[in-house]
Amino acid sequence: MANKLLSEMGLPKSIANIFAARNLITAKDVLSLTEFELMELLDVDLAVVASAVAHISEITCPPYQTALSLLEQRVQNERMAGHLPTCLKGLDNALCGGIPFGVVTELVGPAGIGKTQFCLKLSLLASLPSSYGGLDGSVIYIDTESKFSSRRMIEIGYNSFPEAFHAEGMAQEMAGRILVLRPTSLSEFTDSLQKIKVSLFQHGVKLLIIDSMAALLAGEGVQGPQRQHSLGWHISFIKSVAEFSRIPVVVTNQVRSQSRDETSHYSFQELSRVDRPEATTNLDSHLVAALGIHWAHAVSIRLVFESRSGQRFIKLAKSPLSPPLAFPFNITSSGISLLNDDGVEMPGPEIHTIHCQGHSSIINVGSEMMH
Ligand SMILES: Nc1ncnc2c1ncn2[C@@H]1O[C@H](COP(=O)(O)OP(=O)(O)OP(=O)(O)O)[C@@H](O)[C@H]1O
Repeated sequence: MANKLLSEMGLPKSIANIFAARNLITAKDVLSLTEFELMELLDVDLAVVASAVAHISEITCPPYQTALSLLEQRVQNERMAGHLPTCLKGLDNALCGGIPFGVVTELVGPAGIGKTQFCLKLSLLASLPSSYGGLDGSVIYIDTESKFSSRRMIEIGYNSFPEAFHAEGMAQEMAGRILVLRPTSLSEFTDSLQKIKVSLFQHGVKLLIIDSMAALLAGEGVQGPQRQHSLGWHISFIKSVAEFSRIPVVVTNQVRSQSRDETSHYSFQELSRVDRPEATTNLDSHLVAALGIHWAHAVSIRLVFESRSGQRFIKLAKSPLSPPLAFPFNITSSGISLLNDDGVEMPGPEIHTIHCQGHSSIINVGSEMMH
């Protein structure tokens, strides 16, 4: 502020020229002198000096704020730090409105359980015009496994929001707002992330989805804890993008089988039957979230997707506010829908375990993954 140039302050030309002639260039040069010193140096009378100093001070000092304007700003920030409703009533109630802005939400579960279906619906909701209850924004969808299907997304759109989708050109307009990136390696993913901070503002992005993180490392040939270590920068960056841009960031994560004696080892791939002969009968008996402890702590909300005796559930496994509830769901042409909105309260460690379809055995993502 003090280094602001006098020449850019809109002072009357006569006094601006005198300042320049006496080599007074910045606000600091003038405000460091007393009015008397300025009168002497500039050879002008007190009224001219006082008026110039008042003008320079006003421009240089940050404007004051009233208590009322601070209060209004706070209300505005809270509104902006809101939620993206999932349109699944029970889940939205439990999450106090939906997927929160400004934090990372993780969807974790076995392959084929419905994480991508959930992400497609969220993408639609973020891009839907506000008159239909959406956020009227763009979406950046980082699709690391080439699972994103625009055809499926449009199908969900037509069935979930028929009014909006039958409006002429709406389907095309919404599909045009969803920017799909398909990095094929960790370094391409790193590049995409670095470009995102700029794109967020250029494109009015209201939702960032990464589906999935773990898949990127699977092909890198890095082993065990090293894999998690090489993701350290990405994890911090993704968290900072959420905080800085105040948008919801949703990341999917698979669970994989793992033997009981290796609970500290987070693997991205199933151990082969040749490597672990005992796993042949117990292949999916012990699964862990693939990205490890550092990741677990970066996540504010975790939704566990699981299947028990053929019934799928979404479990609210981690949330600063919400009760530990499990919601049975199915997937139809209109995407994910809950079978009841009340959910089943699940106190204790059961909320953190992930049951696998067709398997009676369970996995436990561990107490360190809980909060
Ligand atoms: N048009 C549809 N109608 C009904 N169900 C569908 C439809 N399309 C997909 N599904 C369901 O969605 C499931 C796939 O879900 P999804 O692709 O979201 O899995 P995922 O959890 O993302 O798996 P991965 O970790 O492998 O990416 C299918 O098994 C099927 O049950």
